[in-house]
Amino acid sequence: MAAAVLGRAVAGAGLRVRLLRRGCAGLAVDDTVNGLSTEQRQLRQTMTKFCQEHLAPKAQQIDQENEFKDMREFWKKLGELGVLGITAPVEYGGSALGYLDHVLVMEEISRASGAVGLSYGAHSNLCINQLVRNGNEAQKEKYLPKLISGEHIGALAMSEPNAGSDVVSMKLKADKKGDYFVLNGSKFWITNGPDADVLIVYAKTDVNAVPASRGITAFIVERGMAGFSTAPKLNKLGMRGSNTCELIFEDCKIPAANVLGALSKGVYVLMSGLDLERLVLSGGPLGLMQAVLDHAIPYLHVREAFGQKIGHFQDCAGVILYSAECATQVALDGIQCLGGNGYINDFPMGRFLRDAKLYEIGAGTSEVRRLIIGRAFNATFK
Ligand SMILES: Cc1cc2nc3c(=O)[nH]c(=O)nc-3n(C[C@H](O)[C@H](O)[C@H](O)COP(=O)(O)OP(=O)(O)OC[C@H]3O[C@@H](n4cnc5c(N)ncnc54)[C@H](O)[C@@H]3O)c2cc1C
Repeated sequence: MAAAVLGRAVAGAGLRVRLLRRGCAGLAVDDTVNGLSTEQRQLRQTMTKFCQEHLAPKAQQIDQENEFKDMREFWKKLGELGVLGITAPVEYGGSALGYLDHVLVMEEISRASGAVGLSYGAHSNLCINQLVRNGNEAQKEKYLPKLISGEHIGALAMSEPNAGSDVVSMKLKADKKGDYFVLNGSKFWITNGPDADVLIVYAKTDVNAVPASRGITAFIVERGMAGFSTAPKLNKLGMRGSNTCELIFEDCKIPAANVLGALSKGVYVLMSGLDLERLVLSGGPLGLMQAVLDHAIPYLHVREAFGQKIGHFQDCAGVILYSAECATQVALDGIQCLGGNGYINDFPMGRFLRDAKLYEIGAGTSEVRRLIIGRAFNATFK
């Protein structure tokens, strides 16, 4: 459908292919302006080239099929590039680089595919970096090398159906039984949940602790541990192909050796990790914005209307089209009000957003309306 519309919108199939190809090449980013070091500029260039060649051409298909079939092979390639364990020490196979480097990689993967960028962030920061920061020697030796090489996929689980923003009200329970903890309950919205081999999971080891945040402990869970299972992946509005699901724990036995950090002090692991998660994931929206430019700017310099390239219009763009643009924003706010539920297609918020957007395009685009309003506005000054 989208292809058919684009096909009609431009002057022919050849032109359409050219536009798509140009969009995929990725515009050059001037990192001298951004103050990056020579090594960081090289890292950006390597990642741009790699992601635009190996990932961007698959991004539409990943979104449409809600599945990244080549995820495991792609992860191994990321491992060979050294970007999965980008902040991990060299002795475990890591690259021992900093968080700015991590943001750059997050940005370039997200620029090629927002969904794969999100899965990368969950793997490299939420899982690997938390193990690096909180794991003991035995845990790091056991889990890091395969996560860093891309042989294993990682995830982190703190949210529950009734504990999202108020995450410390989590209910997943962990009871000590000899050398094991027995976990009962569930986690929800877990990125990479359907694929992960190693998961960091927060649970309550002291349900009576006051305040509630004091009774949380972090655990390392492996796929295949008895009593651990995953529900089918969620049908999300976006980030399709970055698999998200519920994790289910039914008398799941986790060895005491898999406690990550101190017992009942998991809130420190969680909160300090969240700070760094916010920092690294900020590269995601940057990459998405860059992707919009990669596709929009070449288009504006090819597509013609009224006898000239449409990129040459826009002189009168100061007046906004109030109701159409408000409708889109209100729909976005509606998604935000529902939190994670606003992001899955069981609720109507995503449909409101997609429908509202049409009114910025149909019956004259926002740009053409601006042109008309601008002409009328200028006429009063003649
Ligand atoms: C695609 C996706 C991937 C995710 N991946 C992971 C993951 O890998 N691991 C993981 O643990 N979790 C993950 N999450 C869960 C995510 O962290 C939660 O969805 C998020 O914390 C919001 O929680 P909620 O959905 O329960 O919304 P709620 O907490 O129910 O929020 C609903 C609305 O109430 C507002 N609200 C709540 N409290 C306040 C307040 N005090 N002040 C003002 N407004 C407030 C919120 O801002 C929001 O607008 C993921 C979610 C999604 C959608």
